[in-house]
Amino acid sequence: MSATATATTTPVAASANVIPFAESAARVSRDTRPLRLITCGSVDDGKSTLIGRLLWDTKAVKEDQAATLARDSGAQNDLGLPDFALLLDGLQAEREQGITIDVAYRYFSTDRRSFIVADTPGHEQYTRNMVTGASTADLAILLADARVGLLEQTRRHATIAALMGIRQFVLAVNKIDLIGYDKAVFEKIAAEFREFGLALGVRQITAIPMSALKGENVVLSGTEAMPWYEGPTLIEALELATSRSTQAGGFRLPVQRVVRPGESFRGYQGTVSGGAIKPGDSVAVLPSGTVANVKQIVTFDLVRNAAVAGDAITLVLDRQVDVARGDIIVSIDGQPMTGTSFDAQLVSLQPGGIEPGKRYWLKSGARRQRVTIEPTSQLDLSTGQWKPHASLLSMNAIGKVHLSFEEPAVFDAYEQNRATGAFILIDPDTLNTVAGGMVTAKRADIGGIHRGKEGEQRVVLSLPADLAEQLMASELFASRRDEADIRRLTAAEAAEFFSNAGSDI
Ligand SMILES: Nc1nc2c(ncn2[C@@H]2O[C@H](COP(=O)(O)OP(=O)(O)OP(=O)(O)O)[C@@H](O)[C@H]2O)c(=O)[nH]1
Repeated sequence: MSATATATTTPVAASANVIPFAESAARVSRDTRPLRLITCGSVDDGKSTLIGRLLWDTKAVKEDQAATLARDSGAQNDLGLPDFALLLDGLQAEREQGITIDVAYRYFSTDRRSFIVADTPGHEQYTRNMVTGASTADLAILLADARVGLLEQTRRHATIAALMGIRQFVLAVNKIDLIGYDKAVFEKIAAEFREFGLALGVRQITAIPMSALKGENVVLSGTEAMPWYEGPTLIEALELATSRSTQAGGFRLPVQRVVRPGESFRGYQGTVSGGAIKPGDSVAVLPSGTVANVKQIVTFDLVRNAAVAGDAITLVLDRQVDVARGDIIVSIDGQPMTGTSFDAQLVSLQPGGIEPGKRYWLKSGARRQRVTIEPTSQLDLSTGQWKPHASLLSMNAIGKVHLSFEEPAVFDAYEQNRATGAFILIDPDTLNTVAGGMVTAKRADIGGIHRGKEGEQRVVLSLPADLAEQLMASELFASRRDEADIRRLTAAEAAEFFSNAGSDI
């Protein structure tokens, strides 16, 4: 648990209608920060019904909505229950077309915690919305219809959620009422998903048998119908989950705007996307690597003595430095990766797919850079294995790729920072967003080895300083050390050097 969370050890007080699932859970320290979640799964698995149920049973539904629901759903289902999916109001189009068409955010809370849920559509062509919802979520509720088990679309959504950094999953085995509350079927689906989750590196999986329609094991207990199930209800699992902290890690300010209202004032505006800062702290401007100290932090009309992730600020530095929109101001300790070559994973979102070797625009925060993509493997959704793959990544494919930039780029690994680790790709011809991606690592820019001037025997390595340090320290290089000169450059200098070095590289 993060230091910012409020830890309590109060026993679970049985709030109205909620039955604690186990005494042991009562002793777990709780994270009381709001939890962001997404629901995903295939069409008709019951997502809308489940969210409707959550809102209804946690009393998030206002009286006027309740009246409308009772009127609209009148004879709509055989059990004589209201159609909870209709609670997802505002989605008139869904009711007309029979599909959910965008990401809708809902808010609900219990005595212990508040929740923000993104309802993302199940149709394959809306994977893009799923990516949007997943990028901010702490936990994914994955629905599976108990009658059909895990479908390819369910696996695809689980994979995207895992790629987007979600590490907590609830597998909601829904419509269990339609298979006579069969324990064996539930256990089979749960085991199959756990195995799939392991391949994705996800270990925190809570499988819950439920009937969203009847409200069993959602907020209210389902013990009467499923005495064999001893785990948590959905709401109990959600109350126990952890929110991710954006304040951990180094300070990051992607610069959205440079303001110069007068000669004496120059400020850099943006929203802090990681860490914290205070006046006097040393910062570096990337990709140039210029160092300065923070003189002032200004918000709207106040001068502040600190700023943390999520704050929109104007930063004033103690000296004139060259900062442009798209640069990132970072803490000196724990800097992001700077380089021209990165590994990433991406989800292709356009019918045309992603073409190897084609130049795209990559957009991350306020930065937009030219990039070429080289796919290296593609995920086989039926097995969870990566298959070597060197050609086009077609629509909805999930692939591992190399990114090559013409200018130095700055990223965190997505695991470390979702804002500075994520990007979208834009097709320069159509201006469509063709992929969403996450950076996983920097690739060594070892393209920087070249011969010195003619006649010189020694190898000159002109490398960004961090890489030069690593190389000097490595075993691999130890025996060759006196054959080479190492020049430590800033990443920008190194890139410039090599773009001028031409065919020597
Ligand atoms: N018997 C039973 N029916 C359910 C349950 N949950 C949902 N349903 C029914 O299944 C159908 C589909 O439910 P929805 O909530 O609309 O499914 P969805 O996944 O949101 O579908 P899309 O919005 O099209 O992606 C509806 O007729 C629901 O009443 C359940 O637990 N038991």
